[in-house]
Amino acid sequence: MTAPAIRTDQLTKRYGRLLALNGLDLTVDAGEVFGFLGPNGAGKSTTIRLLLGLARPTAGRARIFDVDAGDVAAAHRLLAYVPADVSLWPQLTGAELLDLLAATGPGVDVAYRADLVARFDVDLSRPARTYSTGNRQKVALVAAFATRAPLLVLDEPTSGLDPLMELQFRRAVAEARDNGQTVFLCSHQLAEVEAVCDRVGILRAGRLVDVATVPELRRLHRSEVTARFTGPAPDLAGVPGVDLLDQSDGTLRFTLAGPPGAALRVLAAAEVTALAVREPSLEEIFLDYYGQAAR
Ligand SMILES: Nc1ncnc2c1ncn2[C@@H]1O[C@H](COP(=O)(O)OP(=O)(O)OP(=O)(O)O)[C@@H](O)[C@H]1O
Repeated sequence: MTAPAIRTDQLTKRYGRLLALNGLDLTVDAGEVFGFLGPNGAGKSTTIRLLLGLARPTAGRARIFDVDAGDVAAAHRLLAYVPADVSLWPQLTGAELLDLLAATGPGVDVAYRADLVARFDVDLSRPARTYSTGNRQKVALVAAFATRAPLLVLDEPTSGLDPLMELQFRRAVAEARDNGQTVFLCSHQLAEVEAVCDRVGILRAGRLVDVATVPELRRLHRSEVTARFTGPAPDLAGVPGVDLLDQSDGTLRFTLAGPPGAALRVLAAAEVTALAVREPSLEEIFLDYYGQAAR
């Protein structure tokens, strides 16, 4: 069996009195696209720094395909990384940068890289000092996706990209997955995570609060139900999991958490003419978690 792309055991990082990461147990399987989410200060960057060997754990350990993350020379042969804030050598042109990054990384597919340069519309002739934030990000993305590194670690990689480039990003992630590469994606762009990730992990205050597929997360959270009816309104007061949003002439809107049986029995007893159930978006699920954090 292939080793997991990432495995952390009780990974912990303290900064003085602050517990930035608290006993993280996380497994990312080889070949999956994993979204790593959480509000500001949750510990995402700290986790990435530990995975990259840029910081040492206070306790616990992190492994990249069974290589200790602290063994930087070995681990970095297995991964490519795109930071949230891309810095490039200002005097080098795009073409020189891609060659330099290719020489330091785990090997590059040059034909695929040329394809990515065209798709991400990178002007290779200009020096990096003239690049905008989005252009710097595009160079770093092209360099990472063009590698055959089994693991791609992407920290907020699309914050500076316009919607067309965002689509190119999603396509490149899908191609990486088709190639058998693993993608660890840290992002606040929840629609992006929803579109590309197989599973997501949610971090809050240094602790992992959930790991699930997006459909699983949806099932655990509130759906919004709209029922149209004739005759007397169905009486949902006191039905477990139901929160009434509003009720007007012939229409009832409520949210539903947990098993729907009890609510459906009440609706079945009324003259319901139409029923629509909307599952929550990842964004709504998140606001639920963030809301709980604030309470
Ligand atoms: N070098 C450091 N020294 C002291 N505290 C730190 C250091 N780095 C991070 N922290 C603290 O650790 C906690 C976790 O920070 P981290 O940067 O990992 O969060 P994050 O989830 O990446 O947040 P964001 O979404 O804002 O990037 C925060 O409270 C932060 O202030």
